[in-house]
Amino acid sequence: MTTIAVLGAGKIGEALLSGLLQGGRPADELVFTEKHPERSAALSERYGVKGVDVASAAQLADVLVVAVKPQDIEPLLDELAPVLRPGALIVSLCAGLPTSLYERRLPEGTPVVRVMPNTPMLVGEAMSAISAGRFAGSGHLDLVEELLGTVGKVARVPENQQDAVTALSGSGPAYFFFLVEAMIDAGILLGIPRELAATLIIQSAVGAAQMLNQGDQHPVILREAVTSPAGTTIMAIRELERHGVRAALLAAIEAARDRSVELGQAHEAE
Ligand SMILES: NC(=O)C1=CN([C@@H]2O[C@H](COP(=O)(O)OP(=O)(O)OC[C@H]3O[C@@H](n4cnc5c(N)ncnc54)[C@H](OP(=O)(O)O)[C@@H]3O)[C@@H](O)[C@H]2O)C=CC1
Ligand SMILES: O=C(O)[C@@H]1CCC=N1
Repeated sequence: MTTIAVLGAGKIGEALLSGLLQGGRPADELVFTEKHPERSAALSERYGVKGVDVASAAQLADVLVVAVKPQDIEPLLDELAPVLRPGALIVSLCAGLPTSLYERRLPEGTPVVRVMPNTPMLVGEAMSAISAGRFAGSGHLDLVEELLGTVGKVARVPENQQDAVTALSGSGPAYFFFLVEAMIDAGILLGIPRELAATLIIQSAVGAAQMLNQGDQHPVILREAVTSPAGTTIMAIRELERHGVRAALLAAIEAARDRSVELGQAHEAE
């Protein structure tokens, strides 16, 4: 039995708890820590999982999943360092934070695996990228891969790619939600009732995602199949290109990557 503690049960911490439970992990193998007693009580009631303090989590758990905002990491590490059990595995979900930060601040030899997941974990469709720190071996990576494999897909990446991964798949769902939101607004502009516009667009997104997921045809081929000569789609594509949507995406994802690097650098001197 591997006990897992989620430190910081916010959006992604809750998604992980919920996903692991849906994936069949028993509630008594999970605990979480949360700053606010009301939220802690609500989560315990919703999931049947115990809320504990950091010292108890460190005593109980074999795997401690850090899911606080990168800006909140320092006080958590101060609290964790004196109570961490030798051999406990740290799994960091925090954007930007390198494994070396944990290795510097926690007892010598603490194994750390850095992970960039995303919120579709809530529906068992996460994309998680994992990287081993200095003291994490292949057994630790196997354990994390198995754990996250119950809530979606897992890829092993070198740690120096994690900032780019964060910009692509960590933040990625937000770009799709943004696009869907804008397309529903376009429906409103064209006089379609909001509920119908939402159904039309969301089902188009689901269908397109399933076609992409089959993986046998490149996105360009799939788009070309929708784009008839002198038809409607090419008129829209011309407008997307004229407004620089492709360039905007490249710049946006590069900015997200830069922010991830910056979040890590904020802790370099500490
Ligand atoms: N949201 C996402 O899509 C993704 C997020 N991540 C990463 O996951 C981490 C969490 O993000 P997200 O879930 O969005 O953020 P949230 O703010 O929703 O969750 C963090 C939670 O941790 C609590 N917290 C802060 N400090 C402590 C502490 N010392 N002990 C216990 N709980 C604490 C916060 O309480 P309070 O609000 O009171 O401060 C909050 O409830 C971040 O590092 C982010 O980079 C990674 C991939 C995707
Ligand atoms: O916006 C953020 O910083 C976090 C990391 C990836 C997704 N959400």
